Formats: sequence, structure tokens, C-alpha cells
Amino acid sequence: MIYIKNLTKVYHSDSGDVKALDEVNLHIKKGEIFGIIGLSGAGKSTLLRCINMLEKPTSGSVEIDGVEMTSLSPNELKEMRKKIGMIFQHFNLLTSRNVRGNVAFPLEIAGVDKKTINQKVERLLDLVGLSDKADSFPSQLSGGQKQRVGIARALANDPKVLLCDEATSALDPQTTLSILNLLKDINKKLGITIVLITHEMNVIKQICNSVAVIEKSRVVEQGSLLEVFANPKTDTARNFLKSVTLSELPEELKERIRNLDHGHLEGRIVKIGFFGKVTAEPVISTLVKKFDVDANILYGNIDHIQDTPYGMLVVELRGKNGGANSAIEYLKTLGLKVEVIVNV
Ligand SMILES: Nc1ncnc2c1ncn2[C@@H]1O[C@H](COP(=O)(O)OP(=O)(O)OP(=O)(O)O)[C@@H](O)[C@H]1O
Repeated sequence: MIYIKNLTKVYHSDSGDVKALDEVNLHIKKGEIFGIIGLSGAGKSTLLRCINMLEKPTSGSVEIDGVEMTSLSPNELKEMRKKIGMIFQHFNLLTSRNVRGNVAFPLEIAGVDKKTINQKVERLLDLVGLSDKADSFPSQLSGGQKQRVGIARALANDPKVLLCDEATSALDPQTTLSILNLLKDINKKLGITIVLITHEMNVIKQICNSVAVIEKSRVVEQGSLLEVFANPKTDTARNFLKSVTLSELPEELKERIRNLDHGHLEGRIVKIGFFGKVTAEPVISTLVKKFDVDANILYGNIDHIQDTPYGMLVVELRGKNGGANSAIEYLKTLGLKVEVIVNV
């Protein structure tokens, strides 16, 4: 659907050149929700704006639905942009128009007749759950409602792609969730490909199928959400994951571990990270039976990335005749991430 090849963008300014994108390659599949995550200044907005040519790339190509965007004439670009909706962090609504007028705006520009506009606006407001606010003005709406208007407006020309520029960054967590659910719903109902940029892993975790991690103008990691989650290769990805995986032990637990009796010769405290279906297996009871160890669960947490369970267990293993070590080796053969905690 979207192929980005060797995309480079250099901004020229009085204080010198800034390479905001450096040879970026991405493939975004039709119908997926694709997240681009990175720290401030990494190049996310530039990348998003190069997709619909709001920023002209310095070199490289952007192909959408078989059309090379970098070589379009102004008129062709105008037509093509109808296929690409966009929503913004600060909503960018027209304050002098009511909700109905905001959603109707792109249709008026496109020269659609009044009757069709009215019907379409009603349908879109129903889709985003704002039928009762059609006559309100932006200043009378909450942030979440404003973003719903932004989404309805972006969908007015039946786009194939929806670009979301930090669409939930100005919203509280509860409203963020409701907007993300709306985007997910739209993706499912209308089959629209969604590309979103964010600095929050939680956003990616909630709705994306695939993710690219951008760092200092370059894409350093990309793949399905589960691939990147299960096996992050860069520190940047690992740091983002920390915010949603609780990979740090809570302070109380560290204190408890420090106070445990470590005198036992074959005692081991292990942190077991799990991801996917292995969590359903009776791992701990197997250890106890197979290796004749005592297993004392000190801590555990479990969460889901969409439908996949993941989490962490901290277990004290005590055994005889090398049982604890054999148990640890066994855990590794199951594909679990096992770390022996020595110092906390
Ligand atoms: N119009 C511009 N002129 C000069 N430099 C720019 C311009 N726009 C962005 N930059 C620079 O390009 C780099 C990437 O900026 P960009 O806005 O794409 O990053 P970002 O990841 O979206 O950051 P944020 O999350 O803070 O918005 C930064 O170093 C920024 O200062």
C-alpha cells in the first residue's frame, strides 16, 4: 500500500542544515494500523508529512496505492490528497464553523452538492458518535469531542489512508483510549490503512499491528508489533517497552529479596519473562515435579498486547544436587527469558 524508499529530508536554515530523515525505508500494508514511535526530534512529524507531501522529500520515493507521490503535478497531488486524510494533535478545527460546518468543509472544497454533503455529514457524525453536537462550535467541545470532529472531517472524502499526527497527545488517558478505540473501529469498518506517529508506547500497544522505531532521523527497528515487543533489538525500543512492560522490579520486592535468607547453597532467584502462549502452560508445577525444587513465587504480573499475554514472574528456586540450575536450563529451553537475580 505505502512503500517508502530511501527517503531523506534535509531542512535548510540560517543556522545550518538539519537532516530530519536519513534514508528511511518502510513498507506499510493495506488495512493495517502502523505506528511510528520515537523521541522528540527523531523525525516522526517530518516522516508523516512527507507521506502526503506536506513536506517535499529531498530524495527518495513515496509510493501510495501504486502512485509515486514525489513526481505528481500540483493538480494530481490535490486529487491524491483526497485519498489521504489527516488528523492533528491540536485538532486544527475552524473555530468560526460549527461541527457540521467543519465536517462539511472538505466536501465543499471538493465541489460536492449540498444534499450529498448533508447526508454524508450526518453519517460521519453518527460514525464518530457526535450526532447530538452537530450545531456546537469547537469552543463548546471537550478535547476528545474535538478530535472526533477532526476524524469525521478527515474521513469526508473517503480516504484510503488516515495519517494521525500525535492524535491523542493532548488528551487524558481515558479519552485517549476512547479515541484509539474509535480509530480501531474505523480501521475495521472501513478498511482504512492508518499510520500514526506517537512518543507513547501505550498508544502503539493498544491498536497497532506493526511498528517502526525512529531514532535520530533513521528507522532503527520495524516489524509486527509482536516481533518488536518480543525481541527488541535496540536500546530505544527497549526503553519504550519499559514503560509498558514493568520490566523493573518494584522497590518493595527488591527490599524483600535483599532480606531473604541467601545462606541456602542452592537457592536461586530468577526473573522469568514470558510472551505468548507459554504462559498458559503449567511451567512452575513442572519444575517442582521434574527437578525436585521448591518454587516460591515472589512477584508476578501479566498484561496483554491486544490478544497476546506477556508478563514477568520472580521466583525463588531451592533445590538439591544441581536441581535449581537444571530447572533454570529447562526454563530457557521453553523459550522463556530467564535472568538470575544476583544483585538488586
Ligand atoms: N521546518 C523546519 N526547519 C528546520 N528544521 C526542522 C524543521 N522541522 C523540523 N526540523 C528539525 O528536524 C528534526 C526532526 O523534527 P520532527 O518535527 O520531524 O521530529 P519529531 O520526532 O516529530 O519531534 P516532536 O515529537 O518533538 O514533534 C528536528 O531536529 C527538528 O528541529
